[in-house]
Amino acid sequence: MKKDIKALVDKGEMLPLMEEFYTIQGEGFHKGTAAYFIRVGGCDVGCHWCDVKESWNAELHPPTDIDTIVNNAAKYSKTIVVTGGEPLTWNMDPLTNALKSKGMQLHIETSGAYKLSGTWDWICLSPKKIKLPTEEVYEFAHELKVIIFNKDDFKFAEEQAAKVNKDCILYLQPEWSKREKMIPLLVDYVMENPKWKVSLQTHKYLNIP
Ligand SMILES: C[S@@+](CC[C@H](N)C(=O)[O-])C[C@H]1O[C@@H](n2cnc3c(N)ncnc32)[C@H](O)[C@@H]1O
Ligand SMILES: Nc1nc2[nH]cc(C(=O)O)c2c(=O)[nH]1
Ligand code: SF4
Ligand SMILES: [Mg+2]
Repeated sequence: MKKDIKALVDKGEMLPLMEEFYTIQGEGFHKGTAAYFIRVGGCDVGCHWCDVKESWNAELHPPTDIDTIVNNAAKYSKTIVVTGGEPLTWNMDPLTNALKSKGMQLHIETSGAYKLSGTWDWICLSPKKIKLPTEEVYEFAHELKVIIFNKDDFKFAEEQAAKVNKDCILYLQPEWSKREKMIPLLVDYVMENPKWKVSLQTHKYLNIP
């Protein structure tokens, strides 16, 4: 990457853009709501079951200026979901300032593994054992969405639930490839521990992005 472009990416004034698409939020509290997704490349958390591994290498995604991203988004929706990759790899302040100036509702999907930046109306925190969230993000998360790949993940979910703020809504979401095995366990767990709710990746059942 050229030096001048790298400098802009480092400041968050350009971002490696993997894809943008208008769809229905499939997961968590806002599932069923139409939203424009901005998927930013770059993640070094390394979840072995990640469903967008193509996002990991930021070098493969073109550095794109914030104005281009914002003008595209504005054509589609007032509700924007910023995801990745791990969006907090980058400084989200320039992007969210520009989107906010157009009056958009801004949601983020994050592992919380890096410093919280940006201004958000909704923070979905999906913590990962291999790179835990920063202490700060627990206080600001609106929903906690823990992925259940195996039985040990219920224990991890409880540890994470103990750290979030009292208003945070708690979700367990089956890891997609293990859904047949884990959904029955997850259903029993939620009935026994009703502070939790079930989240499914409904977009995958709907065959939409
Ligand atoms: C691809 S990640 C991108 C945002 C951020 N890096 C994160 O992990 O929150 C978006 C959401 O999909 C979830 N996810 C990724 N792969 C999944 C899978 N195989 N099954 C279920 N959920 C998955 C993540 O936990 C996260 O909540
Ligand atoms: N429809 C739809 N809903 C989603 N919610 C979170 C997603 C993500 O990959 O961050 C996602 C996604 O990729 N598609
Ligand atoms: S943190 Fe998110 S994008 Fe990164 S590997 Fe894990 S699920 Fe994938
Ligand atoms: Mg997804």
